[in-house]
Order: sequence, then structure tokens, then C-alpha cells
Amino acid sequence: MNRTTLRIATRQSPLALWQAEYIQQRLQQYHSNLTVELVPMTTKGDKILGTPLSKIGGKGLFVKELEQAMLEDRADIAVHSMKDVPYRFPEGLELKVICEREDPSDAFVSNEYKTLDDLPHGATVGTSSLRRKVQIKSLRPDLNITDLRGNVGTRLSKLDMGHYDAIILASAGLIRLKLADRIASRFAPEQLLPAPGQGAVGIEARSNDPELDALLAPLQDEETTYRVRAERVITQTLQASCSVPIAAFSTVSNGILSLRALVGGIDNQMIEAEAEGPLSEAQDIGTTVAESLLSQGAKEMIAALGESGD
Ligand SMILES: NCc1[nH]cc(CCC(=O)O)c1CC(=O)O
Repeated sequence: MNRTTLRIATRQSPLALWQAEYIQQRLQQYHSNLTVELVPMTTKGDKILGTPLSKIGGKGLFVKELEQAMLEDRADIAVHSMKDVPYRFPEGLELKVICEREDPSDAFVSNEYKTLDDLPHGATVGTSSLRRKVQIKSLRPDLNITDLRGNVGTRLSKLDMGHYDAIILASAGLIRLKLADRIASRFAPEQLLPAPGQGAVGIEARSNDPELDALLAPLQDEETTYRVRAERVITQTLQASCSVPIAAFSTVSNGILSLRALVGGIDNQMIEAEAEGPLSEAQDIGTTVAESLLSQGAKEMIAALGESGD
């Protein structure tokens, strides 16, 4: 049987649509006889955008409806920002490919100031990410960090309305939405370590479908795949939900993968670990770093966070 149509389940935020259309175009490039359709959907996460994510069950809320559609054969694939993909997949679905990575950094976005260092004492910075919060606090304990949620456009308009002196967003999202001119400066990973998988897009689909696997295979980026796998071992091993401040970022140079990860706790406590090795041992490098975090008390820190709430 030769597949003639492939359906992409997608959320309707501008960023989700960009990602789905990007994969649509790339698939069509590789397979000129294939029709690639978008199946737009609204997820529970989209309907309750005002509530802090950690209070309502996490990022999984943005993927459940898409996964249901694939399991019921109303769609074939879903395109995700890898940093939003939970580490476990429902029975019958799996991660198929990870594509080439966009700029993985976090961006400092402000209409008045160029860098975090330029902010006056006590300035207000918007972000709801616990990962960003804990790292910004350690760089600048004086800053007032307040919640900021919504799509990228919503967050930018809240900045423009003067609610914040600066906000932190992923550079990749801004670049994809052609809003790179809003980036005042990019954080180096040593200042603000990105989330596991940040900047990379991945494709989820039904297991046991070799024909589909063959169609998706050309989209795989090998180096990004190793990097994101190593980074995701950290979340996996620590079994961290999105209400845990956790960062993991790897680079590759001359076939050597270097991975650094950190975990934040209450009172802005922070532990970190790093390791490096051959690219092909990405998984083991991830395990080494995760075990170092565990030996420094990561599990206990995470448990204490759970008790203190958010
Ligand atoms: N949590 C939202 C989210 N998920 C993915 C991106 C874009 C960057 C990426 O694909 O990693 C963003 C926006 C942001 O964090 O500013």
C-alpha cells in the first residue's frame, strides 16, 4: 500500500502552526507525491491559558488531544517543541525523529535595556518558567520576578504595555515567528542554561508503522538527536515534571558531546553537574550527569519543592 496523504495534528498557536507548516513543507520537499494536510485542534491547555501550568497538570495538557487523534487514526503525526514533550509516551505512540535545532538560547527581551546586567536594582522581569526564575535569581537576587504566561505574542504585548522591565523568552520561538528583532541579547548557556530539547522540533507518531517511519526518516538530524536524547535523560532519570526547575544543555565539538545540567530547589538553592564523551554514548553521558545530580540530593530537592508548592 502506498500512502498518498499524511495528516499533521496541530495546536493553533502561531508557534505550533509554524512548526506544523515547517514539517509539512519539508515532507512535501522529500516526497513530491505526498499530500500533507494539517488537522488543527484546540487542546485543554489552550483553553486554560490563564492558570499556572504547574497547578493544572503540566505541559501534557497541550499534547493529549493530539495524541488521542493519532491513536484514533484522525491524524498521523504531531509536531512538538522538544522542550514541551513529556518524557513518557502513551502506549502505541513514540517519538520518531528529532529535526535540526534552531538557536537553543534564552533571549533577554526589553524595550529599554540591552542585557540583564543593565537592569536597575529591583526591576521587574516576567517569566513563569521555574528554570529561568531560579537562574535569574542567582545572577541578580535583587530582581522582582513575576509570572508571565500566554503565547509569544501575548507575552510581548504585556511587555509593551509596561507590566515588566524585561521578559525572558526562548530565542527559537522569536526567530521562527520572525520576531528576532525583539531579542535585546541572548543569554550564554553559562548564564542561563536552556531546557532539555530547547530549540528542537520533534515528531510523534504511532508505533509499528514502517511505511511512516520511512517517510519521516529524511527529516532526522543526527547530531541534534544525540544532543536532545542526552538532555532528556536528565528529566527522565529525575522523573521531573514541568513544575521542577531543571535545565540541561549539550554541545558537540569534534565528535565529543558535553552535557551540563542543573536543578533548582527552594530558597534558590541550585546544584549542577557535567560530563562529556563520544557522541555515540549520549545516553550514558546523560546517565552520568543525572547520577551526579542524584548524589547531590536532587531527589530530595524535588520532593521538598513538591511540599512547598509553587
Ligand atoms: N514553553 C513555551 C514554548 N515552547 C517552545 C517554545 C519555543 C522554543 C522552542 O521550540 O524550544 C516556547 C516559547 C518560549 O519558551 O519562549
